[in-house]
Amino acid sequence: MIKTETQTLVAKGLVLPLMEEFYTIQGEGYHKGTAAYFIRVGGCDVGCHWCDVKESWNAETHPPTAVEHIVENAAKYSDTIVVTGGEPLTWNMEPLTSQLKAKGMQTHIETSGAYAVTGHWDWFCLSPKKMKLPVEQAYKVANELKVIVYNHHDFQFAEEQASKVGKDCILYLQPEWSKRDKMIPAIVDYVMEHPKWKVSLQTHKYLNIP
Ligand SMILES: C[S@@+](CC[C@H](N)C(=O)[O-])C[C@H]1O[C@@H](n2cnc3c(N)ncnc32)[C@H](O)[C@@H]1O
Ligand SMILES: Nc1nc2[nH]cc(C(=O)O)c2c(=O)[nH]1
Ligand code: SF4
Ligand SMILES: [Mg+2]
Repeated sequence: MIKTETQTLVAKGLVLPLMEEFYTIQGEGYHKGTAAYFIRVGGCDVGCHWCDVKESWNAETHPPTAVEHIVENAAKYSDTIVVTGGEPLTWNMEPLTSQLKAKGMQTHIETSGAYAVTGHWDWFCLSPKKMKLPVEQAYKVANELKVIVYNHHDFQFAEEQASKVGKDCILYLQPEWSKRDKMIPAIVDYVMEHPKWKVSLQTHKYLNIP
């Protein structure tokens, strides 16, 4: 059990359960190929059965960490920061992103959009999940929509989600990793027939980097 004082700081977003941080290449979506420092915040109760980072789900297993320390450290590596998780919008992202912006950093988020949008984002990647759909604000602010394709029904889900984002939002279909051999050919055909979509692959997994 986390003690009360820490819980108060977590509620304000001044302390976050930090799972890991690493400097790597953004593997997915619009910024694929760009060096970035990743901050992975623990805690998620969306429950995707194919989630590739289930160790993130239980916030209690990740050390409560002051955002000043996170920011001070991140600044040493890159001026592009990707905040991911877990589900980062489980927490109040205002203090973390304000402090990153104060140091002149570009703030990117990877989110399911399932909770209230907090924080200041230069790039908002929305990856909606059927089990807990995004809040309305998440559709409004999304710069890219990245739908994971696990089976054929996901193309229909992708179209439903695309009808909710703004007109400048860039649309991606990304194969679920364990189903990639089966779904990549289907995604290729779909994108050629519906060219408003683009393909996104988890290129970091092919490059053998984090
Ligand atoms: C681990 S999630 C963390 C951020 C947030 N909870 C979310 O789902 O957007 C980061 C990205 O990885 C994607 N992802 C997770 N598991 C995946 C898998 N098995 N195959 C392909 N993409 C996956 C998610 O959809 C999301 O775009
Ligand atoms: N290289 C790399 N790129 C990524 N893009 C989104 C990721 C994530 O887990 O949020 C991720 C990740 O885990 N590694
Ligand atoms: S929302 Fe993101 S972190 Fe949570 S279970 Fe789904 S893929 Fe994993
Ligand atoms: Mg990942």
